[in-house]
Amino acid sequence: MSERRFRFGYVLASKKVSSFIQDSLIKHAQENGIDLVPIDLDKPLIEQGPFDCIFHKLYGPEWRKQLEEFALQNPTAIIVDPIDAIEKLHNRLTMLDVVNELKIAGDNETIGIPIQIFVGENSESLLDAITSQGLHFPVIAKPLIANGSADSHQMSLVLKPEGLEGLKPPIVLQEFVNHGGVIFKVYVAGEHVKCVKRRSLPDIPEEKLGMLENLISFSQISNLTAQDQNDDSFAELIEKAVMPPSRFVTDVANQLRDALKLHLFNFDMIRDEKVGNRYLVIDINYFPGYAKMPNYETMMTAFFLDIAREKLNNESR
Ligand SMILES: O=P(O)(O)O[C@@H]1[C@@H](OP(=O)(O)O)[C@H](OP(=O)(O)O)[C@H](O)[C@H](OP(=O)(O)O)[C@H]1OP(=O)(O)O
Ligand SMILES: Nc1ncnc2c1ncn2[C@@H]1O[C@H](COP(=O)(O)OP(=O)(O)O)[C@@H](O)[C@H]1O
Ligand SMILES: [Mg+2]
Ligand SMILES: [Mg+2]
Repeated sequence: MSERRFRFGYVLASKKVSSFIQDSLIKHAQENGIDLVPIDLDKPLIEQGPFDCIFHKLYGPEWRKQLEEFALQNPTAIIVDPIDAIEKLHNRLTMLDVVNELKIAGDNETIGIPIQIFVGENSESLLDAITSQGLHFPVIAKPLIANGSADSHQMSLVLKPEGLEGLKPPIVLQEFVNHGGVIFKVYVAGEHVKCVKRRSLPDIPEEKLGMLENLISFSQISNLTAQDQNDDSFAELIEKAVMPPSRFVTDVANQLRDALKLHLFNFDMIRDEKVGNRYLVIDINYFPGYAKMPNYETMMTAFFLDIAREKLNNESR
């Protein structure tokens, strides 16, 4: 593979281009035989090739049509990832379905999701639904649609039944699980997996519930600015949190990758404070902010090389 060069076309929002397509990534990939080429959406895709691989975070009927046409004419090229598979992550209710199918063999750890229910525009008697499903306060209200818009990240922590009045369906109501104020974000790029710790919402002790407001709104808590993250008490909390066993993380990541049929995603995982070896997946994101990981160029280039090998295999079939 040493003298062969590979052309990887990409389509990403301009914000994502600035964060992900850094000079350091372009250079590292180039040194390993991979040329990263921006695709111009104002021209037909088919005229911009050849591409060995196309990676993208874009949806909509026009782009779907272009990709389908390209795939038909270039059957050995690799599309990372199929739009249908990506779109399954746009619904917060169904995005976590696959987690219940995972079979984690082994020691002590278990994986699952928090209890959750769907609340539509015409849902009546929310409180009855909550009680019948065994949901306990506090709960988190999440917009049903997770399509990357600012609104889709707007969450509410509902601490008491009175707080339900302020919600705007369609939403998913998910039980809030105390987890020590730290989440584990697991970044997956094909077979490459990296787990990092991030700040989360603090635990809510049962005896404090009565003293709090009915409803608290928040957005992208794990993504706070570097300054916020440097806050001493949070830094200490994160530092002290014990990582989940890496064998367990890799097993969950590999099985999720196969079940979702996606190469590029991350998932947010929390550890139940009450049952210390029980982990819950609460969110899965397509093409997340890989550049936040130190040395992301190495992991991404290793992934690109795996795809290049797969492309060569396709050609020789
Ligand atoms: O921009 P970044 O680097 O913060 O990445 C966002 C992700 O942050 P993370 O890497 O998990 O810390 C972010 O993850 P969270 O939902 O915050 O867990 C999303 O993946 C977000 O994409 P979208 O807005 O849902 O389409 C990602 O945003 P886009 O870059 O895709 O707009
Ligand atoms: N069930 C839950 N229990 C406790 N904390 C949660 C739960 N769900 C979400 N959170 C907290 O809220 C944050 C945002 O929720 P998430 O589903 O990850 O939405 P987003 O897609 O905007 O990242 C999480 O990073 C975590 O800190
Ligand atoms: Mg999240
Ligand atoms: Mg998300």
